Amino acid sequence: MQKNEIVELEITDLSYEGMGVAHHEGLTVFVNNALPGEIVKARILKVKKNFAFAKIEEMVKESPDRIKVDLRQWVQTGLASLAHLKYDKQLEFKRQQVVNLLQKAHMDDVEVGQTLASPEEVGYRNKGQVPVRNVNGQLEIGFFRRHSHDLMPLTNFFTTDPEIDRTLLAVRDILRANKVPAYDEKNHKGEVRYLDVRRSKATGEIMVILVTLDKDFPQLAKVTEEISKIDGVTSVILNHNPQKTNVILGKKDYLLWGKDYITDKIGDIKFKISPQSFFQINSLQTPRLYQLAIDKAELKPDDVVIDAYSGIGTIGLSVAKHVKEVRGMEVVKPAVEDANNNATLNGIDNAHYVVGKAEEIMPKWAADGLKTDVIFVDPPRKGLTPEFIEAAVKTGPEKIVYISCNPATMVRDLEQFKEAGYDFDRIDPVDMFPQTPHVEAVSVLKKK
Ligand SMILES: C[S@@+](CC[C@H](N)C(=O)[O-])C[C@H]1O[C@@H](n2cnc3c(N)ncnc32)[C@H](O)[C@@H]1O
Repeated sequence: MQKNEIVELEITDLSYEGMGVAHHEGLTVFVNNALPGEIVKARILKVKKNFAFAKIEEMVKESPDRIKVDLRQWVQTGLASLAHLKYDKQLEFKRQQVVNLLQKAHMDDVEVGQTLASPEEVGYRNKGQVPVRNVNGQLEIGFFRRHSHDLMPLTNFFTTDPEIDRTLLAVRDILRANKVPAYDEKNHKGEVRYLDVRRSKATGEIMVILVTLDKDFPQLAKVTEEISKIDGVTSVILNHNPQKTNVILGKKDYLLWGKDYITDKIGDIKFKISPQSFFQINSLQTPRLYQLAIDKAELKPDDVVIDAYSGIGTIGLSVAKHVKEVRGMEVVKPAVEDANNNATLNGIDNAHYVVGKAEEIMPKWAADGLKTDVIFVDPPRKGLTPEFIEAAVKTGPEKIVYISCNPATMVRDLEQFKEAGYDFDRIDPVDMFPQTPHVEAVSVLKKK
């Protein structure tokens, strides 16, 4: 197989990134935007030792599960790489990801629930974080083509709240009118690198964050004033990112106008959210995810509960009124300040959050003799560490409720808990990210 060769391929599977998988001349071939059951003539783009990448040149046999997508950019970028697959099949794909991982780990006896569908299939994101670049001499916002930094201009971001799209376009027009230069990655010059817009569906409040190379630039005051007049905007923030890096946000935020937070609601609890605090991006599905986790925890009034990797305290504060005490930890300091303020804001006095790495705080609590009843963990994609798991077990919880955005690390960690005397018999996938291959899942471990 050689680069640029055209080969006929039968697609047999979808990769965890949502690419069509075929086998040809002993190699696994990943075909962009192809679906299982399809036969395609594909151009080979890259050949490695054991695998190759290809793109469709001609559709020979189309899958009945394929749907027509208005803008091919949605599928071509990482924005919505499963948008061409019928929604019920997306849900099946996500469930299958979990089934495959369990099979690999020889845990076929674990039941996997049907993926809980999202109430909104498009327009569900409460946050739009988009790159700003110069394309054909004009400042554009859009999304990078997959595996590249090649910006495809967009005016409709499909998975984000349409009110966020409207705000992004208004900011783009203000930047253009004031001749603010877009960031030029190659020469590390220009000004605006990303726009980050958050909106609460519950309160309508909008936060606009300009991610910039410099802390100040000549047009900043005028641009800020104009952005502050966009309908719904309640805060304008500058995030200073002077580094040559792919990391989107810099360390420092500066309030340019309005409030330095927006307020959102989950169920009947209010949350203040700072610019760098994590907040689940699918606002309508989040309470359903938490309810699933909380129901599984079967909480009792005298329970001591841990909310690990707590963000702004969304899980702990949702359960605080039903238990004796909640303790949480989180590595981002402003998120912890938000969590403690959010407790006060909601009249909760039995929940306390501290700043630190979960894998360091949990061993300290265990060494101090803390005894717990239920531990909620909601770690980032890399999952838990052995230090965390060992310390969590030492505090003797009856149940550990694991919420994960990466079932691969979740299954790895569940195995470790099993070795440490806990058992689980079920994983429930929850669709927090329709149109993308990302899978969220919940499982509960019980002391044997
Ligand atoms: C998936 S989010 C969950 C947040 C929260 N539970 C929620 O549902 O909104 C993971 C959180 O873990 C935090 N985090 C990342 N690494 C951490 C670590 N080593 N120790 C503690 N928190 C960490 C992140 O800042 C983020 O807020």
